[in-house]
Amino acid sequence: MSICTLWVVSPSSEVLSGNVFLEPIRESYHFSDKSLMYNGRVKKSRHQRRRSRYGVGDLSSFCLRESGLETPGRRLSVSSSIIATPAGEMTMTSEQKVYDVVLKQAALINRQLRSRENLEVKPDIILPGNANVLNEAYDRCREVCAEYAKSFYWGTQLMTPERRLAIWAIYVWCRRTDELVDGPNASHINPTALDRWEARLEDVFKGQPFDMLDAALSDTITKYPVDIQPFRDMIEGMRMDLKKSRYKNFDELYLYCYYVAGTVGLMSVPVMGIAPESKATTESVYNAALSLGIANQLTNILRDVGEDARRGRVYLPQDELAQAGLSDEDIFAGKVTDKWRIFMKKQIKRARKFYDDAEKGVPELSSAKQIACVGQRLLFYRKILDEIEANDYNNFTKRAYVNKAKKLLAMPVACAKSLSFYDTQNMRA
Ligand SMILES: CC(C)=CCC/C(C)=C/CC/C(C)=C/CC/C(C)=C/[C@@H]1[C@@H](COP(=O)(O)OP(=O)(O)O)[C@]1(C)CC/C=C(\C)CC/C=C(\C)CCC=C(C)C
Repeated sequence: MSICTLWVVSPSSEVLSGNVFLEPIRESYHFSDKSLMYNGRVKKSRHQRRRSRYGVGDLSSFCLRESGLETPGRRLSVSSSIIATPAGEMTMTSEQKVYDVVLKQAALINRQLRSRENLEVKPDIILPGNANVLNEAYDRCREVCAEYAKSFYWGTQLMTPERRLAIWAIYVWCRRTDELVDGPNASHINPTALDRWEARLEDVFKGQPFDMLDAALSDTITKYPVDIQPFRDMIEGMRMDLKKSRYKNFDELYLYCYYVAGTVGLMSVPVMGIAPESKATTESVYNAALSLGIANQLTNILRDVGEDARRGRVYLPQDELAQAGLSDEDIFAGKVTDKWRIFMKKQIKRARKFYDDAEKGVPELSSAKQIACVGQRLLFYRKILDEIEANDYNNFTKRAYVNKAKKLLAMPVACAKSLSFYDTQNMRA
């Protein structure tokens, strides 16, 4: 069995102690000496087990304000709106706030993404001391993916080699970020540590990576028009997680889902690329990617209700629980009742809506390979919802998962679906 090491922040390491944190990359090649090492599998992170949001159209309708980015007639309707607080102040819903990020991301890369030259491989960043360090850095990222996210790793084998490297580098950064609040050192992580991690992120984007894994990301951002905002937002999600274990309503949960998972979609699109012949607006593709992240996160939340409850956490909208005649106590009691089934059906329906939204964007990706990779992720993850139903909504003591046999059986469907996505794209071209 391959032994893979995933560096995470230990109490004594750089994120928690400013001076070590600022060490230059050359010294940090040996990061594993002073960092915590894991052999074998890491426990499932908390972030892989929570979150949610409404599908487009579920909230009161809202006409997207003029952004100048939309193709006439293809404007996306954003379901959330400006709402009034009890004090009568007008405030933006989370969905609108997030959609503003989507528009900004789309505007930033609109030109680059569609122009071939910008996606061509640019010179690698030059690192002091060791010309081969980048190869090694990407190889470490590959190892981490292969070890910690097996089916995702196999999915990335469907991508082009350059894009695969970039996705691995992004994956590793996300995983390390997640580990800060979910790993064995989570109890030592405080907002200051997250501020340091963010400062380190800024350095990565300035081309001053701290260690090899960061170096892979620094290199990736020289090759693809990846913006820093979704990365910052993911760290914001970790901050939120430090202070919050209840979500008043779906609006709050939606923001959390965006931070910890929707951001992944926004980070991935610039690497995956949009087909030059795609007629879809860039923001609609970003929106689909965001939806996939949110759908995945919702699925994790629904799958892990029992596990989260045992840690005192409830990632379900409190107002919807109350409407269903349920409360935290019912979650802690962990009994599958009719009220629970009705509540769960509604939550699953919402999650599926996000998958539907995500599916619309898949054919717009740059090639059959990218489409196949995302198509596989979408199908496998969506199947977890079917498993929750098959377990009669017992997500208190049963963990819904799609076993290898089912994944293998679903493979031809995933491929056929991806091909049909691809055909749609070609027919349009
Ligand atoms: C090709 C592809 C799927 C790329 C995404 C790769 C990537 C950067 C993944 C990062 C995952 C990660 C470690 C995030 C940290 C926060 C977190 C833990 C979020 C949850 C992920 C759990 O995934 P995982 O597979 O590790 O979980 P399980 O082992 O199954 O429990 C999240 C649920 C977020 C995942 C979100 C995505 C994968 C979004 C993917 C969106 C795209 C690739 C965009 C696709 C484009 C269109 C147009 C639809």
